[in-house]
Amino acid sequence: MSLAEHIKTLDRIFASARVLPVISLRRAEDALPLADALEAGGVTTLEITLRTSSALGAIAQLRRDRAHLCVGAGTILDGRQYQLALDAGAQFIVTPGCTEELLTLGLDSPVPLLPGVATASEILQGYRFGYRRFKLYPAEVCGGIGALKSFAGPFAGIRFCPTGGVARHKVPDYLALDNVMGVGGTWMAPAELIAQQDWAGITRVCKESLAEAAADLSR
Ligand SMILES: O=C(O)C(=O)C[C@H](O)[C@H](O)COP(=O)(O)O
Repeated sequence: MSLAEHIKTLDRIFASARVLPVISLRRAEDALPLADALEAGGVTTLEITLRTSSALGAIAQLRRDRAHLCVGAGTILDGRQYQLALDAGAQFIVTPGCTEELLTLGLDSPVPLLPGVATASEILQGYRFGYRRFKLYPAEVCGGIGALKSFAGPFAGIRFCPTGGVARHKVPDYLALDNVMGVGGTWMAPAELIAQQDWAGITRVCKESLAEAAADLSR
């Protein structure tokens, strides 16, 4: 698939998922109930980070047993993890930063890569390869809303998914920016609620977050 097709796919994903839950899953058995809780809250796209040993199995299980969901893999650090995520069935790949290795793999990838950037120079590194969609990471630390407003000048046509340290109450302000396609974060599936298997609590947080995001769109 070409980068142009990847951009279209990412735009389609984020058009229907303005908020992207970033999930760190400790227990493999939590994958299905967590996904069901997210879905009951209106979330059908999620990113599972390869920070835990359960991640790849969870991606594979969700692709098999919840095939209607859109499941991406996050915290991909190198080519080996990229391939493992593809083998597990990940439908998009997210990286916290960009290296030549990852950017090259994304060119010839069956699913889109959303490379992480934190600076103008990193955006240009990806731009040279043809990338036009990026994760801004760690969003709050690298300038947040102010940085995104500044990037809108020189980088017309480039859109971001800010992630990292974004507090829930700030999400509508991020979504109000034209160069923000979506916002990612752990707030919709907080580690404490997963640890307590508080699935109803996660459903409630998702419903509230989606309502806040939708209210922003109608502003
Ligand atoms: O390493 C990666 O590729 C990641 O996926 C990092 C996560 O996107 C952020 O850590 C989000 O977490 P919060 O800051 O709790 O919302």
